Amino acid sequence: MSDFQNALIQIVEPVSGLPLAELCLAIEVVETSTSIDVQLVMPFPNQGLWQRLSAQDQQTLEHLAAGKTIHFDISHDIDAKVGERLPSLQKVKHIIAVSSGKGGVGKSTTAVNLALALQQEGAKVALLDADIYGPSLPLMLGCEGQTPGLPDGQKMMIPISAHGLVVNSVGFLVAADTATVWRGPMAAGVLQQLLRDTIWGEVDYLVVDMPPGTGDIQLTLAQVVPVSAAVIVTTPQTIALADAVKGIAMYQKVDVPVAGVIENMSFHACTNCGHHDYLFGKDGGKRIADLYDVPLLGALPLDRQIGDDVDAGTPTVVAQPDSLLAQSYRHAAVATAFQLWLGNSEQPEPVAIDISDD
Ligand SMILES: Nc1ncnc2c1ncn2[C@@H]1O[C@H](COP(=O)(O)OP(=O)(O)OP(=O)(O)O)[C@@H](O)[C@H]1O
Repeated sequence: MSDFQNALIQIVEPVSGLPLAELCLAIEVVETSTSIDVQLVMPFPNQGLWQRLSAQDQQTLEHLAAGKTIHFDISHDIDAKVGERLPSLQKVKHIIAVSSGKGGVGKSTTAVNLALALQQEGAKVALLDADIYGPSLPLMLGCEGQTPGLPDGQKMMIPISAHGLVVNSVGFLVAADTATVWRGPMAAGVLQQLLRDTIWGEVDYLVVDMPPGTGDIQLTLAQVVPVSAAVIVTTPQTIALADAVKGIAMYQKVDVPVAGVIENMSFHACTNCGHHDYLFGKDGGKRIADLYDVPLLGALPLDRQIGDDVDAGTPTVVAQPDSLLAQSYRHAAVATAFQLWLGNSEQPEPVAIDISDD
């Protein structure tokens, strides 16, 4: 094994904290006189791995490559499926419920950016707007006014395609003021229908934007949707944190694992000097995560760009893919995917390393 190959397998994947030798399902390195092609098969999508490596790790590999071009080709193989309960979900590997105890904390904004970030990491992603009383995904994804296709004589809907995501929402089906008068069981029925009667197809992650709160409707929905894990979105204010606690407790009650917490509007970075102002308190999300022994998956700033981008129908990870904000969403997306893998796998498979020299 060359020094390059030896260094490569010892590199610690930054999101999981595990060395590539432990994490990867397969590593193949093909060295020619001018290039080194590294092919990694990972148990979750991770196409931004090279950008996330520390400068030191990148320099070490570049130094050992001795002038050869390094090329990373990262694919993933997720060994999971939601279950047989609904035929429409048979090819869906994971369902992620994005939830918040309190309204207005940025749950939908986080859900769309998280879904798009998973897609940018290489996953096939669908998005279901379960926020029956206040569907906002059509607006946030710039596809308001569209209607899912309904082939003649069929009852299965062809979902909307937006920024590469497969999307369905009650917002595509009824006028905005119709849903607000539905009673709880009716709302839950509509959600079941969206899940059951949409052609979701082959999908790694179906991200569900849940309604805010932890009342009966949310509890029913958490039971109806075959959720792999929930992601709790909160802001750092005490009131939001108290509600986030209720959200975690609700999922625990229905035996849905909580993948972790995302703190939104965590801080504000001064546009002049970059100083971080913790307007709503510091480390609230982390304290809740620690309390329930779940990870803090990410912390997103209060940033006008985030709000402007979703208002314009092109969320930040698509509008500004190279920005620090997009990187933060992608980090949170990979951290979520890693937690789903951890929850699904008893023990990491030993890596198969295939090294070939031309
Ligand atoms: N990090 C952020 N920085 C700036 N603005 C944000 C951020 N996150 C969300 N927003 C803005 O805050 C408002 C509420 O966001 P969003 O609709 O995502 O919240 P929500 O929790 O899903 O609300 P609801 O409870 O109504 O479903 C939106 O105008 C959105 O653009």
